[in-house]
This record gives sequence, C-alpha cells and structure tokens, in this order.
Amino acid sequence: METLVVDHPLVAHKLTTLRDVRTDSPTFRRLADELVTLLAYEATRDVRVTEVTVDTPVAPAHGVRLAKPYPLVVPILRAGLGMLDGMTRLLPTAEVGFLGMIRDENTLQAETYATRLPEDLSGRQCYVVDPMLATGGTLAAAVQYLFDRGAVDVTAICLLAAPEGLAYMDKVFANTGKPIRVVTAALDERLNEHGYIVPGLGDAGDRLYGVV
Ligand SMILES: O=P(O)(O)OC[C@H]1O[C@H](OP(=O)(O)OP(=O)(O)O)[C@H](O)[C@@H]1O
Ligand SMILES: O=c1cc[nH]c(=O)[nH]1
Ligand SMILES: [Mg+2]
Repeated sequence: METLVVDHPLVAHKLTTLRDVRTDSPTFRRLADELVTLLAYEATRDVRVTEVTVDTPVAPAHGVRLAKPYPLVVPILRAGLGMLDGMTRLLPTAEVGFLGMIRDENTLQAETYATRLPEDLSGRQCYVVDPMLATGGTLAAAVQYLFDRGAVDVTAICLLAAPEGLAYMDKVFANTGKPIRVVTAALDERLNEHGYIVPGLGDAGDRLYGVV
C-alpha cells in the first residue's frame, strides 16, 4: 500500500483550524470541503485518461480526457459526505456510490448498514472519502467491498490518519496485489484508549453534522 501525506502550507493551515475545538460546524464543513479538493488534486495523479485531439481556433492540439468508465467516488457515511462536494467539483463526471458504515464505540468494529453502488465495478478506479482513518477497520471493510465487486484500484482520501490504521491496512491487503493508496493531510501520533486519533480533531461526523 502506498501512503502520501500531502505536505503543503495551505493544507497545514486549513487543517490546524479544522482541529481547533473552537471551530464551529459551518467553518468545519467549509474547511473539510476545501481540504478534500487540495488532497484530491494529488490523489488523482494516476486517474486514467485517453488521448484526444481538439481543434483550437488556430490548429489541432493533442490533449487528454478522463477515460471511461469514469471514476467512482465513494463517501463513507456519515462523515465522508462532508468530502463529497469537494471531490465532485474536481471530478464532475465521476459517479458516486454510497457506503454507510458505523464503528461500534465499544468494540471498535465497523458495521455496514447501507450500500448503494453499481453492482459491477470491473475496471473501475475508486476514490473512497472518509475524514478519519483510525483503527483502519472501516476503511479495510470498504476497500474489500469494492474489490469484491471488481474495482481495479482504490485510493482513499482521509483528512487524518493514525499509524495503527495504516499498519492495519498494510497487513490486511499485503498479499492482494491490488493497488491501494491512502492520501492524507496528516499522519498523527497514535490512537487513544477509545480509538480516537491523537491529537486528531475529535469525532468528525459529530463536528460536521451534530452529536447523535
Ligand atoms: O478507522 P476506524 O477505527 O474504523 O474509524 C474511522 C471511522 O469512524 C468514523 O465514523 P463513525 O463510525 O464515527 O460514523 P459517522 O461518520 O456516522 O460519525 C470515521 O468517519 C470513520 O468512518
Ligand atoms: O478520532 C476519530 C476516530 C474515529 N472517528 C472519528 O470521527 N474520530
Ligand atoms: Mg462519528
């Protein structure tokens, strides 16, 4: 598995405000949206394109367009929804599939409660968006689900990742031979005893949408 921590002062600046406990929900939403667009710019470096020629007013010009089938963006509900608009702004032709997953706060096991994606993902590049990669249980289950449906490669875009979660992803997918990338704005120190990322930003879903 390949991990990319995007090292850019604008990303660091926005992430610092996102972490701040005093940042209110409207500002948190706006910053999550802005951050995903910056991360997606890096995460889509390998997006598949086909060569085309267009006529400028002066002469033919060689260029590229996104190849079909178009990428599939998969937000993991609930918190991943806060990253969807930023992705589709950058990839307007992308299709969107939804995975609803919740982590049991006691066992830290991920449970899938909703799936709404194309049945056949053969040949698809998939971009999973979820702000938090903590134990990695949620992302590993999501990636496995996409591979089971035929996805060719999966890139996960996370705002924050914990070393434990990256290690878990590495272990689970070590021998699959399928390309997996994680693109994140920061690699934090560790998880605490409740499975929260330290220093992290708290519960991303609650900060985006309110405490449930
Ligand atoms: O790496 P893990 O240990 O599996 O934890 C990460 C998951 O936890 C959060 O979702 P949560 O379960 O809080 O659901 P929510 O988005 O509905 O709040 C987060 O958005 C990830 O999906
Ligand atoms: O720190 C964490 C860990 C899991 N989920 C969150 O929203 N935050
Ligand atoms: Mg949550």
